[in-house]
Amino acid sequence: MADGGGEPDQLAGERATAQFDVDGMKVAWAGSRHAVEVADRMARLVASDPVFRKDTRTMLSRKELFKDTLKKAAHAWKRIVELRLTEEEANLLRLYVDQPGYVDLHWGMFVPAIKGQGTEEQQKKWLPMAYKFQIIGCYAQTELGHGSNVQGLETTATFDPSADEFVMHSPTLTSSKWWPGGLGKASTHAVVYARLITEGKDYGIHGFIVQLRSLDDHSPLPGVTLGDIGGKFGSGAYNSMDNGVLRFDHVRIPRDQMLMRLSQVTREGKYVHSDVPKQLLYGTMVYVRQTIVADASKALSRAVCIAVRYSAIRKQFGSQDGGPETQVLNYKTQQSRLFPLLASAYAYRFVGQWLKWLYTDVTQKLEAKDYSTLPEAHACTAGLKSVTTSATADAIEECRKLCGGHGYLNSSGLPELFAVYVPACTYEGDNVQVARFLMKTVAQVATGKQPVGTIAYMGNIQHLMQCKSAVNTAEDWLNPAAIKEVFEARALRMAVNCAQNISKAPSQEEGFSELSPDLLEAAVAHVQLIIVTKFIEKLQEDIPGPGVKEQLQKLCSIYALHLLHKHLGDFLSTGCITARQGALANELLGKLYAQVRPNAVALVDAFDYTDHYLGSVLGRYDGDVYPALYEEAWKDPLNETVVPDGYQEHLRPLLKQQLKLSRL
Ligand SMILES: CCCCCCCC/C=C\CCCCCCCCCCCCCC(=O)SCCNC(=O)CCNC(=O)[C@H](O)C(C)(C)COP(=O)(O)OP(=O)(O)OC[C@H]1O[C@@H](n2cnc3c(N)ncnc32)[C@H](O)[C@@H]1OP(=O)(O)O
Ligand SMILES: Cc1cc2nc3c(=O)[nH]c(=O)nc-3n(C[C@H](O)[C@H](O)[C@H](O)COP(=O)(O)OP(=O)(O)OC[C@H]3O[C@@H](n4cnc5c(N)ncnc54)[C@H](O)[C@@H]3O)c2cc1C
Repeated sequence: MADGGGEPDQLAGERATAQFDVDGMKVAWAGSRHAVEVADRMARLVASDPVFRKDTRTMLSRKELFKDTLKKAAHAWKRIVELRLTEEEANLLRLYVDQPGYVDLHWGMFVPAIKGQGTEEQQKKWLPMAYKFQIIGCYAQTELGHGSNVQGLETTATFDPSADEFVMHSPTLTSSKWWPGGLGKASTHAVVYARLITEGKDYGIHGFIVQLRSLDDHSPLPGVTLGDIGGKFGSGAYNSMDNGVLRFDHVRIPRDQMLMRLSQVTREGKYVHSDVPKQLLYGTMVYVRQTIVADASKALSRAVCIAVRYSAIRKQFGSQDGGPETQVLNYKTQQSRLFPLLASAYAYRFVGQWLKWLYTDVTQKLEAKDYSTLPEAHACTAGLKSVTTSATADAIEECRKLCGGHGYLNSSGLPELFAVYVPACTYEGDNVQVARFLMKTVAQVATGKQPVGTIAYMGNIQHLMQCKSAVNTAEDWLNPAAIKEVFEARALRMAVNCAQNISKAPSQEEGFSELSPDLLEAAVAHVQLIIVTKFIEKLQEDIPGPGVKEQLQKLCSIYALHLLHKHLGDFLSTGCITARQGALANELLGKLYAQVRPNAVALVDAFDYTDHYLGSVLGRYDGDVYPALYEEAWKDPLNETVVPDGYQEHLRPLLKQQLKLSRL
């Protein structure tokens, strides 16, 4: 036992109470036995390599942090090449290095943009260089004046037929590219989104591959102004990324650097649009949004892992007669705040796995020129991205609060995790673009069209508009069909209400604008239904391992019922449930929390995170929290000297002056 009441054995005791096979749960979480093995191997590879240390990251200056990121990225690449890692392994290695940097945008957006929007010839030319890191690319879309409204971008790409070139130009201050990750200092190239102008006509936004820096000495090419946009929220965190500013002063690029899969400009300057839908211009965003949903479960599970383990260690109050105090995890309030987040981590993990499948399926269909599932993929990725990121950001902050004062220390890992995560709510858009898709579906259902995929439930309109939940006891809520029915009815009724109200407006656009808060709520209800449904569907699979499925069933019920409790107003006002049924759901939640309690630590162990990746003294696997906290404090630069710098100039004179005054 550690000095001062810390009890590392506490977690061993917690692990002994688990009622399921943790290895089986690791497989369910990771997706397969193979995925567990690869993740484990990559996590350990990173944790054992001193170059990937990150424990002093929050104490580094911006310049030191950026240099450290360059070092880590180069070292990671060296290891990837030396060990001949597969793409799956390399991506996991990138994940466990756990430091945002230019490689994220290079692999996550630059390469996918060329793959999705480049012709075969363009892919052949550019991808091999990108794959070997002979060039580094970023995704330069957002400008100082416009982010969400991509059609409002101002950068121009004017075709000059006399030279067979495009002239890239930033006509105004607000047209400066602003935010792209990797642009500020690292990238040599960018996919730049600009207004295509040819034969005097503006054809709107298109993508262009533009070289920005010399491949010899990394200096900006003539006419290109480049820099970092400045420090960002929090210490460490996203400051490792060189989000940048870029201006063009009539920079010329060859015509064949326009990404021409969707549309082309001929040698003569004719604009030709192919049969590929123009929405594919936004395809890179669909790709990256599905990775962002997968990342939500990782960030959330990290925070929950820290909060659950620490809550099992931390003791406060509980004994009137000087006996042992109570683990804070035993408090019902702690459970009711923490266990829904634990359940959400699993829910997002499974919906993320499904979304990856959906994306792969859509991509295969697109290759076969079947564009029918694109709108649904767009709606699902945009909607899930928006809902899971904002819930995860809130959840990380909640986990920080659940760790009390120590959660506020950088060494808890939670402040940095929050700061690094929170921009995910903003980048790739914070609007739930699914609302327009829902309104279209409602209109189509009215004409008798049968919707498919995640909106198939809307075809059951006759039943869902009138059904009343049959739940009569708290345990009735354990039935997935009962849960699904009320979530479907709520989502459909909210969407239909919006559609009816829009139809009363003077115009559809005015209706949309006026009702946008309601549309947002309807969209959130639809997205929550998708998450609940995908969790329920996961439980219909064969899930091996004693007790694993049972635990997941409990977590699925907790996920759905805590949403029902939180959004009770929606369920009541749409008449899907009665107040009594709402109370029964809450009653069941309390029982489920008690059942999860003995399994809580094992359920976070199943995430299989190394201490390195968690980066938290509170979330240590061995639970030896207090000595680690104590030791960590001494590493702070303030403790390098016993008497602080500044004492002679500022403290001593003050103290002496006060002493003199008191003697007067
Ligand atoms: C160390 C070495 C490692 C080696 C590793 C090797 C392997 C690595 C492998 C993988 C690594 C992966 C790494 C991933 C890391 C990811 C990190 C991410 C970091 C952060 C990135 C952040 C980047 C950005 O932020 S980029 C900028 C994003 N910008 C936005 O999101 C803008 C948001 N705005 C919108 O989305 C707009 O609403 C808009 C653009 C859609 C609006 O445009 P509009 O006005 O033209 O559109 P409408 O709303 O009118 O819609 C028209 C029409 O189009 C449909 N639509 C809209 N969007 C889409 C879409 N995306 N797809 C399909 N269809 C779309 C819409 O529904 C309308 O349809 P209609 O039928 O109604 O006409
Ligand atoms: C850390 C980080 C990394 C980024 N990386 C990149 C990158 O690599 N490449 C790149 O091109 N960009 C990048 N971005 C930019 C990012 O994509 C944009 O910030 C994002 O799309 C939001 O746009 P905005 O900043 O213009 O916000 P705004 O659109 O100005 O949003 C401000 C507010 O207005 C609201 N709003 C906007 N439009 C509407 C509407 N139609 N209806 C209702 N409300 C609305 C928003 O919801 C928000 O509340 C990054 C941003 C961040 C923070």
